[in-house]
Amino acid sequence: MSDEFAIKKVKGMEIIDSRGNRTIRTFVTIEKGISSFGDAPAGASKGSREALELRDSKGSVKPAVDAVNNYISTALSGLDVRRQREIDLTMIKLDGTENKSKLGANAMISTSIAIAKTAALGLGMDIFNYIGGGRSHSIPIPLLNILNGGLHAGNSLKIQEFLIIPVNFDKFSEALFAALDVYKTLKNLITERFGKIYTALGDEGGVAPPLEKTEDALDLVYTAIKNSGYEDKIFLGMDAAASDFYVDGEYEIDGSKKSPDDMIEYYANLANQYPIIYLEDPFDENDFKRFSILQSKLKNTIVTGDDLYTTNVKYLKKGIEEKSTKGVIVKPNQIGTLTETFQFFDLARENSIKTIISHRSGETEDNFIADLAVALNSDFIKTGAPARGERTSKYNRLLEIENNYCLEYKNKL
Ligand SMILES: O=C(O)[C@@H](CO)OP(=O)(O)O
Ligand SMILES: [Mg+2]
Repeated sequence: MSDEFAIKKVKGMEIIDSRGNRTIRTFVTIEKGISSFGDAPAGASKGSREALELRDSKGSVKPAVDAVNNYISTALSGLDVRRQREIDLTMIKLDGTENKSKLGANAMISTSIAIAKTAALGLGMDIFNYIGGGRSHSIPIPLLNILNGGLHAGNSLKIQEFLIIPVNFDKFSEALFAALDVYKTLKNLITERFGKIYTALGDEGGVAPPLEKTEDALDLVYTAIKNSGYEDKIFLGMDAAASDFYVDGEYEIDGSKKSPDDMIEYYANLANQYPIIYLEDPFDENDFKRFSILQSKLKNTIVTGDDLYTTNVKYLKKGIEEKSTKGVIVKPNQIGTLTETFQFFDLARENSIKTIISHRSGETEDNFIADLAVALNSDFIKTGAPARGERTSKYNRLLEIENNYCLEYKNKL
């Protein structure tokens, strides 16, 4: 009976992602004849401490595909697919490096996800149910990136993401559909102000109008929220991805150079003018201290670390000691296995830190992170604008889960 769940085959192949780059999809097949896959997403504004993806100089991920087909497949052959932890630890040992540079984090995370999905399918369970069991009871609040800047867009905005956060709703579907209204209102505002040509989209499906100053972008998004009638229900957030505009000890933003201390005032001033309840990576990824100064100053804002922690417990421990942030981004491909992702998530939870399961700017239509977020009762999920297939696949999966199960949608602030 248990042989049915033994891994028969692990096979990688190249596919394409939402930015038109190559990435890896890995299939796992068990003796029972059941098979599923996992895809590796890819970032543009990566943290320097992220686990390494294997890619050659021409952009091909064949080295990762080779790692799956030549090494991972042999090591995992015959193991019980339901033993996620044992399988992940086997891959970690086989890799043997600090940053997954031998097998590649892309080879490993696509395999790790495929293992979980195949096990769930083999057991006839929903993926979130398989991972979370009876403990899963809530749908995460989405952080929707509806206006793009930084490395994800062709405009001059330095802040990478302008997020809307539909907090005060009784159901996920109501929250999401309200966010759609705001997204459409924003597009109309841009058409009126700049002309239709400027409703072209950035990498995550948000609009990317020809703005230069942070305040102008916040103003536009806040106007869209107000014009849609959701001022008391939908709030604002930003992912600065500040390492990307930190040059020689200064931040180059809004046409001027600001010192790290100037930036504290800069954000405090914005939070005074707008209802900013979420602020990700406001400083360079090495400046744990200023994260904590800003967090203690902005009582009503969840300051969050993404590049700061790169889903790695080692750096989260430092952040906890220094009280750097009230929130953490959780990206499975930053660390390379689901088991390590769970460890990171648990450490955050034990310390009452808000969790945000997140996509990457380069995505595929794999909607695994929607199930992952529900499985773990994550507080939030960040998965782009409510448009374009690679983002809607996650939102649609969450709608499906809400429709089929009795899960709650709660204000997690
Ligand atoms: O900075 C981020 O949070 C992510 C996703 O939005 O961007 P990237 O995948 O390019 O690192
Ligand atoms: Mg980020």
